[in-house]
This record gives sequence, C-alpha cells and structure tokens, in this order.
Amino acid sequence: MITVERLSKRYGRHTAVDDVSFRCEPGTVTGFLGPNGAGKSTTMRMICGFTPPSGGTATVNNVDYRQLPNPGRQVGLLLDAGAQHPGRTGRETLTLSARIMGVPRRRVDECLDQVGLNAVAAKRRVRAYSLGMRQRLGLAQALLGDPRVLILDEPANGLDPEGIYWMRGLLRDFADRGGTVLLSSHLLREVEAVADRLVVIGAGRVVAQGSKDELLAGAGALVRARDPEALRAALDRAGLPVRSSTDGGLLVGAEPGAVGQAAADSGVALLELRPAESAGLEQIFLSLTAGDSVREAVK
Ligand SMILES: Nc1ncnc2c1ncn2[C@@H]1O[C@H](COP(=O)(O)OP(=O)(O)OP(=O)(O)O)[C@@H](O)[C@H]1O
Repeated sequence: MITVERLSKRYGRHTAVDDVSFRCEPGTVTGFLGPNGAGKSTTMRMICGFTPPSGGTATVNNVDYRQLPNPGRQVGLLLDAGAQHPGRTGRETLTLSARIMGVPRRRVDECLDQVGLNAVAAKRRVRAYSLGMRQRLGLAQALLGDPRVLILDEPANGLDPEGIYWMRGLLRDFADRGGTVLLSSHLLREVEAVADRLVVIGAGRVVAQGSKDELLAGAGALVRARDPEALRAALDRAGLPVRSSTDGGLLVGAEPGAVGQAAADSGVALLELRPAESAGLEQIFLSLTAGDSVREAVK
C-alpha cells in the first residue's frame, strides 16, 4: 500500500507539487497521469525519499520509505531507466543489485527471462541498449527483490506497441496476485487499459481521481449538431451541464437520452450523439489539464 498525504514541493517560488493526496491499495494498478511537468516524477521521488517534501507525508506499507530496512525487497522502483551504469552488462547490473539486496543469484535469470531480455542482450553493455531495453532492464531490477509494491515512472517510454502490451500483462498479473502498482504516464491510452484507479495531476495539483469505472461513468454524453450554438442554448435551457467542447462537439454531464430529448424539444438537429465512455475520460484529461502537451498526450 502507498499512502500520500498532502504532499507539496516548492522550488523557490515555483510549486511543483501542491497538496497531493491519494492511496494505492494492494491488488490494484493506479495510473498516475498528467502532462509533462505536471509533478508526477517529483511526487514519486518524494514517496521514495529521494526528494525531501516541502510539506506532507508519504508511506509505503505504512512506513516512511527511508525507514525500510531493505527497501528493494518491499518496493520495486523504476524512476529513471537512463540512470543505469552504461559500462555494465545487463546481467552485471542485476547481479550487483541481487548481491546488495541479498537475493539468490537465480533471481537474476528469472527476472531477465520475465522481462524478455535474452542471453545475448544480457551480455551486452547497457550503453548499447535501446531505451526500450533499458526499460526492460529497469523493470527486471525493480522485480528482483520480489517486492509487493512497484513504483514506475513512465515505464512505457521507448517500448514498442508489443512491449507496451507485454508490460500491461506483467503489471496486471502482479496486481492480481495482490501487489500494489503505481505507474505514471503522460499518455492516457497507455494506462487506461491496465489501471483500476486513476490519479490525474495538472500543474502540481490533483484534478481528478477515482476508479476508472467511476471516472468513465461520470463521462456523460458526446453530442454534435450542425448548429453548435443552438445546441448549447438547448442544453442550457434544459439545465444540462456542458463540461467542455471539442471541434464543434459538446461533452455533456448527462445521459444521452436526456441530451437527445433536450435537442428535440428545441428542434435542434443532431449529427452525433453517443455515451462519452473513453472519450469522456479523454475529455476529463483534456479539459482538466488543458494545454498543448495534453492534446498530444491523448493521441
Ligand atoms: N530539481 C528541480 N529544481 C527546480 N524545478 C524542478 C526540479 N525538479 C522538477 N522541477 C519542476 O517541477 C515541475 C514538475 O516536474 P516533474 O518532473 O515532477 O513533472 P512530471 O509530471 O514528472 O513531468 P515529466 O514527465 O516531464 O518529468 C516542473 O515544472 C519542473 O520544471
């Protein structure tokens, strides 16, 4: 379990993380979503004690991470895949970590196997690894101590679509066996398929959180009309909340039936009307963390 309570981080006058609270329960994958610079890495580094918070607390399994006697046996971390020693081979990297953590050598082979790094790859120096291979090695390192908690910062960066699919399966399986997973991404699609819960952060603040199903259920309807202004007026008249708009379409916080009725009552012809579903989550992400980098993020 990971518990984050009112964490804040200020760098001079800039607030990178502002009063962030959430919990990650055993048996779940929590997607930590936000555009670049939103404060995800800083929050994760504070959870692991690498960055001192300006305020608030974080615990892993009810203990301050820095107080864990052998943290790698309880928490698997992948915070920066680029930080691995470039001159070591993949196998040397894991063997050294295994020795430090006091885990049996056989775990090295098990983990290499688990992340799909074959014998040839394991013998190559890390400097020759692609980013995707570094991510796999980082994940192997995180899994080495057989922890119950995984904290992974943008683990899908550099993975190809097959690699992303594979990683989803691995994380789902880890959580289904009772593990706790916190994984960050700036790409909604990457976490949508695997996460049970989502914490969405924008400009250092949590802007939405809840189970994925809750967030989807609250998504409402997407509606489009030839005359968007007449449609908006009809929805206003019916008292239905318009949450946001996209290229002529409106996201409405109501069931499609109510939206269709409101349009019909005002004689507005519709071009499209459907439950928002995942598009709704996309809209939450877009509207709550508005900015150009977010538009790129939902592609
Ligand atoms: N050591 C630091 N000194 C000053 N500002 C920092 C430092 N680390 C992070 N920041 C700032 O804090 C904010 C949050 O950064 P952070 O890296 O946590 O965001 P992020 O959501 O992880 O984004 P990214 O995916 O781009 O890393 C940014 O504005 C960043 O410039």
